[in-house]
Amino acid sequence: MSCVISIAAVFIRTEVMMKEKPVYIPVLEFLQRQLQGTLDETMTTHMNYPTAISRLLGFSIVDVGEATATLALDADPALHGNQQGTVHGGLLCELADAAIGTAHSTLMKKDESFTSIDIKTTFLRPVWRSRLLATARVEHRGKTISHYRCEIAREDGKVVAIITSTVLTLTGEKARGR
Ligand SMILES: CC(C)(COP(=O)(O)OP(=O)(O)OC[C@H]1O[C@@H](n2cnc3c(N)ncnc32)[C@H](O)[C@@H]1OP(=O)(O)O)[C@@H](O)C(=O)NCCC(=O)NCCSC(=O)Cc1ccccc1
Repeated sequence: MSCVISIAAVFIRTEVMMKEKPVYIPVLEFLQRQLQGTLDETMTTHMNYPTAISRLLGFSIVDVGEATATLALDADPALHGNQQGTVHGGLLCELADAAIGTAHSTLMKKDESFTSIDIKTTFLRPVWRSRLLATARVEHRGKTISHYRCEIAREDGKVVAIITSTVLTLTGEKARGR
């Protein structure tokens, strides 16, 4: 009797372990599945999405492809305002950085990571209450250094900021823990 129970227990445990075994998928597939709602709970990738900072600030990915991403934010001076009552420029810069980071992460192999090494934001128009779309695209894709451009548009379609950023791809030991 106890032998039957223990065989059954081993069978159930093995089944659970098999079900829970994480299946690695590339970052781009992970993000696309997350968007489409087809991400299985066993599927994993080597970067964290949604990122903690995006959750905190209310950014969401609305489109993603190879080296490109669009993030949305419902900007509101009541939440994101500066002393003048417009949306703070630093938030727009952060939104663009998140879009660029998402775009570049789609190129990362399992042993690779990346870090931004500069970012420049040009503010063209003020923002009050509006849904913003930040679209990032790679301009030049190097083995180690890549250059990105991002445009942020208001819901009236007008571009409010243009951002350029350089991103460094890290491999092997340099990618460990980051
Ligand atoms: C004003 C200027 C910088 C230069 O303009 P100019 O060369 O003279 O050019 P122009 O006059 O052609 O205007 C261009 C466009 O702008 C529009 N517009 C301008 N004024 C108004 C208005 N009053 N209301 C509505 N729209 C206005 C204007 O209609 C036009 O758009 P359109 O073609 O008609 O559709 C403009 O580019 C701008 O506002 N950029 C955004 C700057 C920004 O938001 N920065 C981030 C926040 S700062 C921050 O958070 C940092 C901080 C840190 C620490 C503490 C505190 C703060």
